[in-house]
Amino acid sequence: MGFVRVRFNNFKNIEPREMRWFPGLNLLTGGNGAGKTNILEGISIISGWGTLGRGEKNSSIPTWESGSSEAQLTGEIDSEEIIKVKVAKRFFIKVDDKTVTASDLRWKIPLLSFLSDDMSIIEGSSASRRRLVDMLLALIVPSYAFRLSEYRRGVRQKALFLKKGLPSMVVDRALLPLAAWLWRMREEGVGLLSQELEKLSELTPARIELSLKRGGAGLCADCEEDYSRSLFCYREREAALKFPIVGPHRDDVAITADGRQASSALSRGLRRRTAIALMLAASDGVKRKTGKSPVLLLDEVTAELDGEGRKILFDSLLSRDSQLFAATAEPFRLEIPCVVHKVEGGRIVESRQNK
Ligand SMILES: Nc1ncnc2c1ncn2[C@@H]1O[C@H](COP(=O)(O)OP(=O)(O)OP(=O)(O)O)[C@@H](O)[C@H]1O
Repeated sequence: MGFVRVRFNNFKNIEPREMRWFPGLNLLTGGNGAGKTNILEGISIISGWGTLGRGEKNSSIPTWESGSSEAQLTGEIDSEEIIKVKVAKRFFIKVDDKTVTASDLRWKIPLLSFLSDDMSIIEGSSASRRRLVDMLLALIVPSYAFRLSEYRRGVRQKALFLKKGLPSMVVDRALLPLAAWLWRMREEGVGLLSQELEKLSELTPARIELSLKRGGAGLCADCEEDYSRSLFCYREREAALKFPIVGPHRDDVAITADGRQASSALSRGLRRRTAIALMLAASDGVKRKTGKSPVLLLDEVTAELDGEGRKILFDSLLSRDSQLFAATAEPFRLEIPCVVHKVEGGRIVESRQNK
C-alpha cells in the first residue's frame, strides 16, 4: 500500500511537477528550507491528516507569490485510485472523482507521521503522547476520530459555561459516556503499543513501560464511575479555574525505562530512539489490527543519532513492508537499499537508487 505519484500545484514552495515515489524507503535529502517537510506535509494532507501540526492555517498553504488562495494535490496510490485534495479555507477531498471525508481517506491509505517535534514525546508535553495514541486509534477504530471530536466540542462548550460562571452539570452528563468510552479505547491503545514495543527491543535498550494516566482522574478502575467521582471531587476547583480539568483532554501516557521516568533515565539519543520505536510500535499495531501497513512519514530522522543509532534505526525501518518517506538535512552516507531524492528549491532535482 503506498503512493506511486504525487503532483503539487500552488503548494508552498514546491514546484508544480509530478513526483514519482517507490515502494520501501524514499529518503529526502537537502539543505534547510529546501522543501522536504513541505513534501511530507503534502503527503500527509492527501492521506486525510491535514497539515503536519505546525500550527498553520489552511490559508497559509498556497504559494505566497501566486495570488491564488487555493492549493491542489493529486496523488495516485498503488490500487490505481486517484486522490485529489483542494486546500482552500477547508479541505475538499475526492477519490476517483467521488467526494469522500478525511476519515474515509485515512481508511483507504493509512499513514502515520512522525515529526521532529514528536521527538519530544518522551520529555515534552502530554499533547504529543496523546497525539500518538489518537493517531493509532483513528486508524483501527472506525468511529474514534468522530467521537473524539464530539468530545472536544463538548469540552469547549463546558469551558464556556465555566467561564460565564454557569453550572455545567448538563454538559457533564452528555460528556460522561464519551469520556468513559475514550478512556477505554485509549487504555486498549496504550496496551497495544506496549505489546508491539516489546518486540522492538533493538531500538529501546531499556525496558520501556507505558500506562495511561486518566486526566484529573484515576480514583477507581471503572471509567464511568471514575469520571463521575472525579468531577464531584474537582467541581469547585473547575469552577475556580474556569476550565474543565477532568477528562480525556487532560490524559497523559506515563513512560518509564527500567522502572524510572524515561525523560530522566534515558540519554537524548536513546530518547529519540525510544520515540521512534513508539511510532513504529503504533504502525505494527495498525498492521496487526487491520492487516494494512501504514505509510510512514519521518521528518529529520537522523538528527542526534550516532552512527550505531542510525544503523539500528534503518535496519528496523527496512525490515518492514511499509512505504516510508524520511527526510534528513544531513549528508547521508549509509549504504542502505532505498531511493534517495535530492530536494533543492522546492523540487526533486535527482532520484537515485542507493545500492
Ligand atoms: N505558503 C508558502 N509559500 C511559499 N513558500 C513557503 C510557504 N510556506 C513555507 N514556504 C517556504 O518553505 C520553506 C520551508 O520548507 P521546509 O520546511 O519543507 O524545509 P526543509 O527542507 O524541511 O528544511 P529544514 O531541514 O530546515 O526543516 C521555507 O523556505 C519557506 O519560506
